[in-house]
Amino acid sequence: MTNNVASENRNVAIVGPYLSGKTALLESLLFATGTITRKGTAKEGNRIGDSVAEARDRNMSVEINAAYTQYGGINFTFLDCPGSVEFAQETYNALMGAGLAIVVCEPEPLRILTLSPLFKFLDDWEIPHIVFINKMDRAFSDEEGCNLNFLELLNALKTVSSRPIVPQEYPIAKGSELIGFIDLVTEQAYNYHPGAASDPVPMPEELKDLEHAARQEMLEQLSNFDDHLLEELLEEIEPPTEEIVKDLKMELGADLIVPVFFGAAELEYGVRSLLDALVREAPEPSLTAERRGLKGTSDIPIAQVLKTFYTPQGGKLSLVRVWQGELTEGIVLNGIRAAGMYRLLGQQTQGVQVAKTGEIVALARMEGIKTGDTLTAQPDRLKAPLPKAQVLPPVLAFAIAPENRKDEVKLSAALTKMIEEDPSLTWEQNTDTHQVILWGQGEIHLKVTLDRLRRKYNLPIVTSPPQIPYKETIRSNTNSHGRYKHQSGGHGQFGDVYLDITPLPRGEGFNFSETIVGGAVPKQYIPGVEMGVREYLQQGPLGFPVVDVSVTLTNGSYHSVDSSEQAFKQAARLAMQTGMAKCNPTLLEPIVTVEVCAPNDFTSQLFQLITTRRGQILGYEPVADWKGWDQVSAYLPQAEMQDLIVELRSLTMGVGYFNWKFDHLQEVPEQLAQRVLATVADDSNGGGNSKSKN
Ligand SMILES: Nc1nc2c(ncn2[C@@H]2O[C@H](COP(=O)(O)OP(=O)(O)OP(=O)(O)O)[C@@H](O)[C@H]2O)c(=O)[nH]1
Repeated sequence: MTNNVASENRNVAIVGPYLSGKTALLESLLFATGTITRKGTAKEGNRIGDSVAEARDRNMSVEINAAYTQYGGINFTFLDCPGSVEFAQETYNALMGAGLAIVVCEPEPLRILTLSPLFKFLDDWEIPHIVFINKMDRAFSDEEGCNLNFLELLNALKTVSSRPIVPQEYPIAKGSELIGFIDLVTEQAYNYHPGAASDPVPMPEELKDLEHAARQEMLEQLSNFDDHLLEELLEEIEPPTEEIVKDLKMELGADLIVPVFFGAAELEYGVRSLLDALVREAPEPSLTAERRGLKGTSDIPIAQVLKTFYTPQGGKLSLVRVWQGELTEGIVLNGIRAAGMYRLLGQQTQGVQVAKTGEIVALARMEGIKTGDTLTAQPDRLKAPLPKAQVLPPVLAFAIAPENRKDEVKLSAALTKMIEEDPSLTWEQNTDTHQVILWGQGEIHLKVTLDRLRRKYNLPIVTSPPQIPYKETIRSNTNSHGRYKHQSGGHGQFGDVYLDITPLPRGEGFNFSETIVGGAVPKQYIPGVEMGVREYLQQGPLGFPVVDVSVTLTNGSYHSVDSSEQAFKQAARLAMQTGMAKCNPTLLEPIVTVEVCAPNDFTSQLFQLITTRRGQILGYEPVADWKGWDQVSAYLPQAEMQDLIVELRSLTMGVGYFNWKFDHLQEVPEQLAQRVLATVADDSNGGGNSKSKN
């Protein structure tokens, strides 16, 4: 790793859809800056950004990788973020500290829609961003396709960006092959060379008109925010290069425009020109700090945790962005002393004494500190913590258990650490089904979590589908008698009760009362009756917890020697057992409200998705502040929610998502109830248990 000799710092998050080539771009950037002397490949999984075993196994990034390098007198920290929507939380957490984002996408106009959620996040937080269209080596299928495809791509980008799209380069192709580019700022043409810098060449005659039109469009976009440039354009005065660069830098820094670059990361096409643009145009760290409400006038050290790692040896590293002031070795932040401070290059660490504003470094052993936390040397002088990325709602669950039952305590300790690393993961012990439920963002997300439990914490896990927390209730009332009489040796046991059992309206829960007259059941035994009723209701005639029932103790009798609270409890249980079976028991299922969001081209498919899952549409409306997106609200049985996200993503090119929360219980339709009860009976007889090992 290079030493810090440059005086300015920039940090750049590399983001974009799944497999668009972010890790490949990082590898080429590091090669071009001389930080690495040999490039790894995606196939061999030996690139700087492939360092995690779970990522290598799946040929995809599953967490942020930080890489420090220098170029053109600037210290850069790049954050290579995962592209899969299942790891979006990592990306959003990283973006909260980024001064600039490079959005890497593929040259496929039809897939540009997959950028939409990312652009929304960048726009909402006003994070300056540029686009790098990667894999341009395979963008053009024929000679004609070259210009057409590039312009089509730009048009597609315009549909997902609320900021103007401003190309800074124009492609040069020979047949179907991309051979170079024209820099629209300087109007200089270049030929690409795989693995090396591009050569300046004369501008191809046949591209002059197209280049001129593209440049004119770029200048017009810039002039929307610069009156001086507008005057020059109106008077047909050629603006000086410095003025164009100044505008590009200012307008990018203010998040007014989205400049567009392109290339082929694996061949290093366009990588050096991208680096040069970053040196020229990437905003100073103070600009993003100001946007977060930090004025830059104070030098109290303030940093924010973008990621928490637990190393395989159990050590904790908090990746922080320095927002203000500087961090020095051994600094105490939020009352905790950093046990070490490091720059990262994938898995490699390099100790540093000082980290300045804008740098991203890892702090060791910041116990009790979580991802998103704001750290400061003077907590009493911090006006407000920095905003955190919102935590994504859980959408898919596995029921999990350690292969070895004695590891249950170890499992909860490991899960606590993993949730510190990744807030989009949650777990709960369901009080009805007694299962441990692990919630996450999708199947791969959950499987990666299970891999980590096995690898890092030596905790092999068995999984099964989560059980639905069904309940039951009754549809009619009865009066039931229960008598408990038991004689064993000394004095006996005697309790005798009459109970009125009545259904309650949905959502009322449970109610116990008594109308005893003349001490038929003495006062001191009544709590025993209630206890017996409550215990019985934990598992009703259908085998599920009973709700929405009222029980009234109306009469009974006692024995002056043999009666006890315990005997009345047993009598109440007996009365419930015989009475409840006569009350038309019925199965209830949890119904959740879901708010499903997707581009409005898919709205009618969303309706279908919900109704085929026994859902009830409550309405739909455009999503506020998100042009072209709809939100459909519905009631959905929780039993139908289990793989909703899988189908929703496959319907909507991966961009659809939903929020949900429990709403109410509802009777299960008769035929379905029979099937549920048959499955439960089968399970309790040892059949139908679909457990799998991980
Ligand atoms: N043709 C071509 N393929 C590329 C280029 N860059 C990357 N690829 C391929 O695209 C695939 C994905 O590349 P990665 O760099 O792993 O993509 P990524 O965006 O980091 O992936 P995630 O982080 O998992 O979303 C790999 O098979 C690469 O070899 C390129 O410039 N041209």
